[in-house]
Amino acid sequence: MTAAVDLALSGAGAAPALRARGLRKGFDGNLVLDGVDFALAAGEVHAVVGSNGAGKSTLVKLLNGCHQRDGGTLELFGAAVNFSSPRAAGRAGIAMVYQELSLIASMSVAENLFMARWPCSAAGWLDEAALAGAARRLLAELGIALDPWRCVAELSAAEQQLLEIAKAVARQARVLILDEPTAALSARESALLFALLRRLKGQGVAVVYISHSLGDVFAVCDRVSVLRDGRMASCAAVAATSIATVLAEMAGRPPGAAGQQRPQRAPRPAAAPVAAAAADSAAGAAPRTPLLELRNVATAALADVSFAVYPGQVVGLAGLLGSGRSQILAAIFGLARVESGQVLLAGAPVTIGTPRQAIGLGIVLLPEQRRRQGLALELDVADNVLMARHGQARPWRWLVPEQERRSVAALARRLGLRADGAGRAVRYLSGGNQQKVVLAKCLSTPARVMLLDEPMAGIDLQGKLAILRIVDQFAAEGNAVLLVSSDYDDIAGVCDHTLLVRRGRIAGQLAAGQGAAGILAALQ
Ligand SMILES: Nc1ncnc2c1ncn2[C@@H]1O[C@H](COP(=O)(O)OP(=O)(O)OP(=O)(O)O)[C@@H](O)[C@H]1O
Repeated sequence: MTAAVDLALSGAGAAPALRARGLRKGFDGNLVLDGVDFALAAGEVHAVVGSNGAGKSTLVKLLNGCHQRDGGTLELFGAAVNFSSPRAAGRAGIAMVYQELSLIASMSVAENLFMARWPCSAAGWLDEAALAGAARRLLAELGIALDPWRCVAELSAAEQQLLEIAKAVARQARVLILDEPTAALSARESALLFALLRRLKGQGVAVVYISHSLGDVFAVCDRVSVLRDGRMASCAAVAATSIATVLAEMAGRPPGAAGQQRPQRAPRPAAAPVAAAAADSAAGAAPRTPLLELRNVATAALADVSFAVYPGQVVGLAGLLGSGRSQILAAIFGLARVESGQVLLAGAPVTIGTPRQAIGLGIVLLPEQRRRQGLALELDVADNVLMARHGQARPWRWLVPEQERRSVAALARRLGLRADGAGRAVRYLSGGNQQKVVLAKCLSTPARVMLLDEPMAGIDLQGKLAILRIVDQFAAEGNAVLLVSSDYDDIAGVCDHTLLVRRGRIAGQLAAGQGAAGILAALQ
């Protein structure tokens, strides 16, 4: 870190809100953080970036008392501190907002804001007027437009994220640690979060911002620290660096080196069904059948959903949170009951009542909640991946375990999966690497239809580029992909066309080439 940057942001003479020096942490003899320095000024939003497994979560877990450090020092506003637990750090004013939020869905906004510290009347009853008043004041101060009595279950993911941050502020947090706060938010929803962060900065709150989205980092952060292999590779003011420089520092390569560019979409057959049919009949071939087709499908959350995906196509599903995008995948994968309408595979109607049936028919789903839904945490990478493959009733494959293990290793390399130490339980992998294991499971089955729900969330740039290439290649082999993503750049970059989903219905379709801006405009 340069002294000039450090001083300019801290204010001459003022102690930083948080300062770590020489932090060291290892697990089972494996050094994960090695002499890390980090300083956070009051009123600063400071990004911590790095590839999957670089040590970001471990660093912030040392800052908030979740892990105990093996070496180094920590100061809060100039005073040496040691936190034995996140609760102890919370009492000192450090709050961490995880991706899995901690709100109670059945309670109101106000009740969640002041959880277990509700104002009571002299008789010991909840003082609802005082609670609502305090909630209104705090929300107004933070510029959050939420009714204090709305039930949390009704809030969008973005509103829940804002509420979670407001809850930390209500507990007098002076240091906020945010873990991938925009991972599930669209660009419009992220803008609400950025507005809140700017307001908090103005109030002197210091924010640590972990993210894989450098666009977000450059939109809202003051400084960016890059962790690489457990060491602090650089720290710079955002205004004095560039995305290319940060990417190069993350990878430990010179700026502009190969392997950091978004892949170009390879030309695929049949971008549009009509064109395909015309081309087929002109060539004298029988008209081709969609690999996946939905005809007037209705479920508890969907109405009259119809579309077709042809072999070789990647089709995007874009919509705001709660629009029903994931519900469409759920209906196809047997997670939601199809009440009327038809699902057809290669032209034949199918009834899919369970995920097992879907997998048996060659459909695979990468779920949004993949850490919870997709992994056997005590097994290693190879066992997790092979388990998915042998669910396919192909027992002869057991005869070549060594070959299989090699193929898993090749898949892991393709995804840039870092699982240091063979035979390690996936429980101990970083979040992004766990997600790559779930994707490897999907890819190792002989599926022809791949349903992907937010596959890039929590994945570093190299992993993201690898996924885009894999999706492209999977489609080019004559398979079909449905892609749900809140990152419209990803959708625009890899999809042949995009279906717009609104209130459980298909509200329109956009041809390729509209770009992220086109998708956003169509959704508004
Ligand atoms: N409890 C643990 N036991 C053993 N190893 C661990 C543990 N927690 C983390 N690690 C290891 O520490 C390294 C850094 O992991 P960490 O989660 O800090 O990375 P990260 O930068 O946050 O990654 P991601 O972007 O994927 O979330 C990884 O190799 C991980 O496997």
